[in-house]
Amino acid sequence: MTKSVWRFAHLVLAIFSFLFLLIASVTGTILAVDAAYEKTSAPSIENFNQITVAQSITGLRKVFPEILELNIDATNSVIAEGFNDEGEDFKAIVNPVTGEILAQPKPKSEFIEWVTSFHRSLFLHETGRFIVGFVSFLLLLITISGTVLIIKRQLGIRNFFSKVISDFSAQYFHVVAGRLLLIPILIISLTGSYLFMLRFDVISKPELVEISHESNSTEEFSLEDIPVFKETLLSDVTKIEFPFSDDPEEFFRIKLKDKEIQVNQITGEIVSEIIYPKETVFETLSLDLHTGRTNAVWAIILGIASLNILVFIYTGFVITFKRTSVKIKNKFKPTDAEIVILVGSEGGSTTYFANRIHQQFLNSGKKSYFATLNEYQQFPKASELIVLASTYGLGEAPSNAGQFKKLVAKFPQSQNIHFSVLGFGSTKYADFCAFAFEVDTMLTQQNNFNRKLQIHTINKKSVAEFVNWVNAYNEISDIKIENVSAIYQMKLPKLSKFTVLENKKNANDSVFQISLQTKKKFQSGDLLAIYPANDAQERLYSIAKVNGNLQLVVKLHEFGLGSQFLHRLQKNDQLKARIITNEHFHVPTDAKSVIMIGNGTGIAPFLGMINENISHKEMHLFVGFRHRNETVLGYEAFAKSHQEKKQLTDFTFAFSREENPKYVMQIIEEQAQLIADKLAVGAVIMICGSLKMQKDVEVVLDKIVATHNDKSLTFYKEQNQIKTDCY
Ligand SMILES: Cc1cc2nc3c(=O)[nH]c(=O)nc-3n(C[C@H](O)[C@H](O)[C@H](O)COP(=O)(O)O)c2cc1C
Repeated sequence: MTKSVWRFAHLVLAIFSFLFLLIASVTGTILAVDAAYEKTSAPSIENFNQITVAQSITGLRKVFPEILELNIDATNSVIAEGFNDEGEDFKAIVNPVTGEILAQPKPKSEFIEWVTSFHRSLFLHETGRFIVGFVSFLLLLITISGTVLIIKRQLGIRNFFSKVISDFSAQYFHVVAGRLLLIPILIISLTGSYLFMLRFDVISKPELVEISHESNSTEEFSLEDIPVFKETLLSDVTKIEFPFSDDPEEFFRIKLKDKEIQVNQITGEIVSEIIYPKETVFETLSLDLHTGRTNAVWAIILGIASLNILVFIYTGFVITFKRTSVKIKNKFKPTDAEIVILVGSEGGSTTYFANRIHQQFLNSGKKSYFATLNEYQQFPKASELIVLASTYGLGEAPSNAGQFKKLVAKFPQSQNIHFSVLGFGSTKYADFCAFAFEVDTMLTQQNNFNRKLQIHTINKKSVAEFVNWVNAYNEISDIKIENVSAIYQMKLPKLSKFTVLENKKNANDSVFQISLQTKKKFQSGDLLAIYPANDAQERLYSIAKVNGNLQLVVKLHEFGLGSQFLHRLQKNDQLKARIITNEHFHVPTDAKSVIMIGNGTGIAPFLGMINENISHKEMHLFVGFRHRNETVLGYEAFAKSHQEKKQLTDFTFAFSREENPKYVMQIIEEQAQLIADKLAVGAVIMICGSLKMQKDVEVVLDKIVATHNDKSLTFYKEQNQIKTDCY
């Protein structure tokens, strides 16, 4: 059976039984503690295991001539019953040799009675007993499937107890505790199932047969000399019934663990015998093992194991949640897709990263299709394939990617496809990202497949390494992926409340400006993530801090979910969102001068940076717009007033749809000398706006620094003097 089938069985069983297991493990823990307490608090008798029946019977008869019955319970307490000298009933825990009364037998407390009843039958009588018994059986199956999963995970039974390498704490505890408590849990479930099967006649106990022995001895023995009494240890006995009178027809009846015997009190002969069937012996053994009543240490182990079932339930569900939290959703058919993202993942984290890219492609209008590697097929319109694959076992495929090799051979693609492979793994394993390398090599060998990017590897889901890949991808791709690490953090974001202070719209302009109030700390250049569809899909906006409030400049798009949502907001409305710290786009405190370049709504963070520039840092602002409309006139007024306050050194706006059309690149060319000089003395250039503008501006900047400073733009990028936030 493959691992995924075992895992599925393990999960389904756990889901079906989890509520009952929860009850059974809580009550079981209480009962185990009670059993350990009973066992340790029972009066102890010196050398109990060496006392013979002969010693006990004669000793007790001396003190209690009218003793009728002796019971030895699971804690080895000896309870004598009969009549005392005054002819009254008595019942007491006694020393089995001296007859000293040690204590009065105490009934179980009401609470323990209640817990026992709940544990055994959920207060549902026979139905409850059936359910509990059946759940015991399910627990047995869960334990078996769990053991198989551990063996598979540890790559063989020989490594069962080798070090566990794990991805996150819930997984680690699940595996480590599973290994440690395997035996006790197996015993709990096995004995519980056995008792259940006996009770409901799945296993039937044979009728007891009494075998009578011929009596032919005339020899008489005193009690202490009867051979069978001398040979039998009290610790093997559960009950002794004394004869009522001296009549030779009245016998001693002794129940042992494996049989019952009747003994003639005069001749000492065994008159009859009932040998218990093995089912009864196993039943007692099962009860002892299941309850821990005979051994305090075992009772404590059972308690720990029982309590741990709760831990298993919790960690098991955390693991499952992680694995399944990302649902693969598609808007386009595989046959229509331009970009295909295929994932190989076992624990779900690689799927999470893949989904993040998929959503961004969809948001930027690309026909992206997202599937597992096992769903590889014909993609007749695809021009790009991105594979994100984790590695398991000895460099093997995760369970949703095992068929990939076969499928690649089965479905040749007839058009050109550019591929990139991203491997997820852990350097703790010798075969680091081996499966991803295999996929990469395999794709290289396929007809019509061209490499877009060298394979990248990600160790232990490192977001920073993932962002490195994003940056490398963005360098050579027309479509851009967000490179802000906070977007890829797997923890579910905590949202905060924001109140709308103002939503400034202009009748003949699709750009609007929103001010929000928040208690959260932030800086200009950070991002605001909003959730317009109330699901996990977020939209990001660059933010400015203006007079302590958060300000967004947004362009309304006809089909833009995010911009439509923001456009509808009115004064005093509240929305849930989160701030993503975007450190790489903050104004560096040590930079003496800043050159801000942008287009359209890309001006947003700059407005905040200028407004916050109370230290009068040298700041130059170059922005391109289409029209010199009311909104832009507002920016102009803002820029002028801040120039007067010395918070802005100078500014130039370019208009592409007015008379003498101009793009921002042209202003940059005109300012070549200033830019080159400032860069040479450590200025920082910040670019915000469209990706197309970023690309064009970078070409111009590259030329400028090559001509004036004899350097490449990459040089300044490496010095962290070029900061971008484009979309
Ligand atoms: C049982 C097990 C075996 C693994 N074997 C390898 C391996 O051979 N090579 C490797 O690079 N990573 C190995 N890893 C690490 C995973 O590939 C890595 O944690 C990956 O990020 C998991 O991605 P997923 O959550 O999408 O499955 C293993 C992890 C586990 C839990």
